[in-house]
Amino acid sequence: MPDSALTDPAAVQPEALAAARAEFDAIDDQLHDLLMRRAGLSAGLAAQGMKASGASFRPGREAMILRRLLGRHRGPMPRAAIARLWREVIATSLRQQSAFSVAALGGTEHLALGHFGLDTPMRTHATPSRVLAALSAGEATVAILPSPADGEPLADAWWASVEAPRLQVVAALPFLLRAGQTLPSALVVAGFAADATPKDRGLIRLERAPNTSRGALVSALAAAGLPPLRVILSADGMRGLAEVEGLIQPGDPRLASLSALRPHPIGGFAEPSLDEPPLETL
Ligand SMILES: O=C(O)C(=O)C[C@]1(C(=O)O)C=C[C@@H](O)C=C1
Repeated sequence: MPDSALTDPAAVQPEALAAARAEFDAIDDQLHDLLMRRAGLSAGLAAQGMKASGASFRPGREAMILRRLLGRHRGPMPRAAIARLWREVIATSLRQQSAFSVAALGGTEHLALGHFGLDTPMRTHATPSRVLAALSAGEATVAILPSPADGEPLADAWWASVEAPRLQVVAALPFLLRAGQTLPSALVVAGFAADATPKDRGLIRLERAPNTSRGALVSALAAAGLPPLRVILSADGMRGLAEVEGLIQPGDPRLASLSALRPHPIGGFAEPSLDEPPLETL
């Protein structure tokens, strides 16, 4: 090789590029082999009947897969890209196992597709009650609704009337919160309970006597051993929603001392991950 080839980037580029492309191709083949193997494993579970009768969607297990991968992630690829790729892989796997479709409130489509995959059948509806009616009628496997917000009008406060435990919250979107985002943007409602993970949030609906302050609700919850991470109130002030650590079952003994507030668990979700910058960039 002439000396100039070592110093002139234009002269070495074709060989280096060809070598890199050969490596890209080899990596892509390996990735493709692994994706085909993963899809076969997923389809095999369904074929063995292990995913019958609505047992396909396991939001807690999905959260743990993403937590594990994000925890071991290193290097220049953004964590958001890892989360997006695996959401597509998992959602595709889920649809291989059984029919899966989404009823979403208009405006939440991007969150629904980002989580459940671009090819997931989705219908949007104009009001939360229509979304929940579509879920109840079996027109969709899950419903996507905006996260509850303090003081929202009753027509928007779907959580105040959701018929739990028949329908309950099972997941929160997006799983990877953007930098600066502290709360999920939407919640997923389904006709089954979420499976527990080591870090979950439970939602408890409360009925508030007219003169009970928000502070009194917080104190009552804390005294019951359920210190809330957040309490929101409906616009009429009559319903409250407490977010607490861990999934809460209807028979949880801690609810007994709150009976005056008619506590009603409405499900919960795996705590989302934060999109933190990588610790090291070596
Ligand atoms: O772990 C399971 O139960 C699976 O069926 C696998 C899998 C996946 O592809 O990762 C698919 C669907 C579930 O929602 C969770 C995970």
